[in-house]
Amino acid sequence: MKRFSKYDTAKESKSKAKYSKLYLQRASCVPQEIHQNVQQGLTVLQDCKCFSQDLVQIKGKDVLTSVCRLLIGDPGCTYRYLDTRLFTIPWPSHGVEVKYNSDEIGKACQAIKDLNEYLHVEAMKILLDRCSADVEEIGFEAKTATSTVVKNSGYMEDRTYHNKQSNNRTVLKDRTSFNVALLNYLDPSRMKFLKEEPYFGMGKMAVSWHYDENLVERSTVAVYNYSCDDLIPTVDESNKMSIKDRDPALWHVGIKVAWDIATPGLALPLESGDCYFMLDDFNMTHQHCVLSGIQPRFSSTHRVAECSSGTLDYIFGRCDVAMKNLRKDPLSGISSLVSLELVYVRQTEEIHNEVEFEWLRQFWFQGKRSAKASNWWFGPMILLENSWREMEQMTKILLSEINKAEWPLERKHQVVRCLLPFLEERQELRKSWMARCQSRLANSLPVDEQPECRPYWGNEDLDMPLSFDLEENISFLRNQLMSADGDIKS
Ligand SMILES: O=C(O)CCC(=O)C(=O)O
Ligand SMILES: [Fe+2]
Repeated sequence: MKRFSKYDTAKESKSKAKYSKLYLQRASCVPQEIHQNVQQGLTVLQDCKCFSQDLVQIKGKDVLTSVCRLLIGDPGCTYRYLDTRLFTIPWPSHGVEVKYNSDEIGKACQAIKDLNEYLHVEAMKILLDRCSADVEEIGFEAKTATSTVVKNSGYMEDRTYHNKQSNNRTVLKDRTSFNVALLNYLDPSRMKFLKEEPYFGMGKMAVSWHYDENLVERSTVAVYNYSCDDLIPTVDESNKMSIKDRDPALWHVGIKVAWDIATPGLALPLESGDCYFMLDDFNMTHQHCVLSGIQPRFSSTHRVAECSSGTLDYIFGRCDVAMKNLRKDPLSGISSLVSLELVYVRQTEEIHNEVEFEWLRQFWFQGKRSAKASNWWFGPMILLENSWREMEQMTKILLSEINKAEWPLERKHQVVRCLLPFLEERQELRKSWMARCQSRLANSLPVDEQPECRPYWGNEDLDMPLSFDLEENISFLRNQLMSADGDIKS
């Protein structure tokens, strides 16, 4: 018995209904110019070695993705998945200067941006089309059910209808305004160990079953598929035997209903240039995977990343907030804290951890890989590191304030209890990032992609306000809480 159906054989209406929010657009409907520029762009990016495997975390374990990836998108935007923050290579944008390592790379980024715009327009059309079909259906039902409704209220109804339509349009526009494109590349002939699809016997997977993370709710994901057909190697017989329901030479996207392996999955065959759209809540109700064909294959996956805390503007804004509590005497140059109120202490220490672990360590963990396309991110990273160093100074000032004797005990305990968890978290996270940077997998990466444990400094580095290892500061704080009078000094 078949455990899954090919998309084009899924004729039963039940199956169709379950997958109705998956939309396929065949290559022949996509403008030739898009194919040409995108395919050339992807090849250039691959030739320039801009793609790399991500060293992500799954259930606390380090895992190297089978596919090589590259994020292109709005300048300063990031996309977070599997505990990894990817940083966009900016596509050309008004008012932002981007120096690409070559004109070819710049052209490739422009091609991805043009594809992005095309997919946005197409996604809007598909969704609006469906909306009006729904409205017609509902309108028809309403008319037949309530044929005696008041007749002279037509004007109001019309206005409400138009308002609703334009609200609807705005909502749909937001949910299809892709701000990032996550590009994938895999050459199966160079990747011998691909996992078998476990539930339906669909064969080798390039990407395992998953939901896409970090997206604006109900936003569309649009995917362009480019499989390089010019190279057609012979099919490995053993592989051919293992999958009866799909052509093992072709790439497919696999689809299943979430939390359900009883409903047959779907393997949708993709030809070069085909696009597919995961519409509305599809990504919440379904999982997808990528089933490997035999040729090398690229995909460009366009998403609306939920980036309320994921842009450079955001994190610079946070640093500014933290910095408001730092005062420097213009004459002596001595720094002090403006306020020792708990809200300010908490805010500063929280921002300190955020900039260190969500930005600096995430970025340097990926080595210098972003520099293969452009050195755009290095400037902002230096600025963030400078702000972070000021925050190290702020923590140091706070610790020395706590060390002063003149505090009422209860007040001192309050501040200590406020600060301690942030330092404990910082210590733990520094240890785990350090371990990740030194892992066997990390060391197996090409030299220019190897993780850098940054910021890192030795005790002899007198420029740094505090040491990298916070053990002593943490014991000092714990002792403060244990001592009856609160002012024991070691
Ligand atoms: O390559 C594809 O078709 C989809 C890839 C995917 O699911 C992903 O990158 O999240
Ligand atoms: Fe995905």
